[in-house]
This record gives sequence, structure tokens and C-alpha cells, in this order.
Amino acid sequence: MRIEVISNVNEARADRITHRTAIVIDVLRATSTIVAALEAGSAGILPVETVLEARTLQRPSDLLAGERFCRKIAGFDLGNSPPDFIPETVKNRRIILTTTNGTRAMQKALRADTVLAGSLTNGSACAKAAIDFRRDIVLICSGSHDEFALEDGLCAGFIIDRLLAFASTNVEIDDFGTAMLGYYRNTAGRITDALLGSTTGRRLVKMGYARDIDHCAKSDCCAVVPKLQGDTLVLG
Ligand SMILES: O=C(O)[C@H](CS(=O)(=O)O)OP(=O)(O)O
Ligand SMILES: [Mg+2]
Repeated sequence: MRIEVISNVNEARADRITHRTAIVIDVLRATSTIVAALEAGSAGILPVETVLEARTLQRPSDLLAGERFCRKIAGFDLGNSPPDFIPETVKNRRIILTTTNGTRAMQKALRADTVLAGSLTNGSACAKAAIDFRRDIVLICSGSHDEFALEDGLCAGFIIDRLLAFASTNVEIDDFGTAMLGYYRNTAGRITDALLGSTTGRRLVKMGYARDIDHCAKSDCCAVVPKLQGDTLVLG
């Protein structure tokens, strides 16, 4: 099995994705939000790129969620803060989600055989599920504004660490993946500090979202694995 890591959405060429199991990673905050929403009982998450698409596709029972410049979009029900996705609000509701980076990365991943959403909060469960598809695996770090984001690389390293633990076949890792694995292993135990020190983390704290960082840093706090079925992420 080969494991490759794409450093940001801009690098997500089709030939690096087809015939593989793709794990889309956006620790701050889209994939952490998607995991939280499904754990809270959402019926599914439809990731879309634009605010207009979200509004156009909305059915009466749907919730609209997402951010621009980190803030909730005007008129939407929810922003992109994982702790806000609680059963009282989202249970049995489909959510249409649009965010700056994560939902774009999800669109790029559509060419993969299988698409999963990975975060620190579900890393081990996601690795276990990915292995079961018996394909090469590509980890797509969403990054931020077309550049690499440290928090996504850290999560890629974490998931590779778990893939190595669970795999029963030989595993080959590309150079960027090997670097991220080393970064994760040097950082284990100081995950929250790593997120707080990242560019996105600093931006989110400045804008008042420190509690989101605490949530997103909780490694393996849940076993939910979002999987794309058609155009919607559901429980895998
Ligand atoms: O809402 C977020 O955390 C980010 C916004 S930004 O990168 O800080 O502009 O969006 P995401 O798509 O979750 O990376
Ligand atoms: Mg992000």
C-alpha cells in the first residue's frame, strides 16, 4: 500500500487522486466540524464551494452552515465552529456546508474511489476505515488560501502513524508524508500548543474562537468516519 500526502488544495491534481482512497483533512476547522456534526446526529453534510450554491440547494428542512473570513455567513444557521454542532440543533437535519478551504478540498477529492473526512478528533477511526478499502491512500491537506497549513500536516502525520500501526501489508510513504510523520511524532503530547502556534490557529484565537482549537485538538475523541456517498458525507 502506498500513502501519499498532498500539501494543499492547489496541489490536488486529478492524477494524484484517482483510483485511491482519499482522506480530506481540514483540522481548522471544516473536517473537525463535519465529524462533530455527524457525531451529533446530522442526517448528512453536503459540502459546496459557494454561498450561492448553498442557498440555491437548500430544502426547507436543511440547515445552512459555513464561514467566510472565519465568521458565520449572514443568514446562515451555523458557522464553522465544531462545538456548535450539537444534537439539539442538528439531529436528523441535512447540513449544507461551505467554508474557505475544506469544502473546496472535498470537491477536488471527488475523483477518488472513496472519500473520507479526517481530523485529529477521528484520526484512528479514519485510518482503520481507510485500510479496509484496500487501495492506495492519498491524504489531502486542505491548507489555507492555497498554501500548506501546519495543523493539516500534523493530522496527516497522525493518520499515517495509525495507518502504519493497523496495516497488515507493506507500506510505502512519499517524502512529504515521511516528513509529516516525523513532525507528528515530535509533537505528540503537545497538540494543542501546535494548533495554537499555527497561522490559522493564531488567526482563530484573535477572532475569539479559542474554544474551537481546544475541540479540534482532542485526538481520537470520537469514532465517527464521514464518507462521501454521492455528493453527501454520511456515517461511513
Ligand atoms: O473557518 C475556518 O477555520 C477556515 C477559515 S480561514 O482559513 O481561517 O480563512 O476555513 P476552513 O475551510 O475550515 O479551513
Ligand atoms: Mg483550515
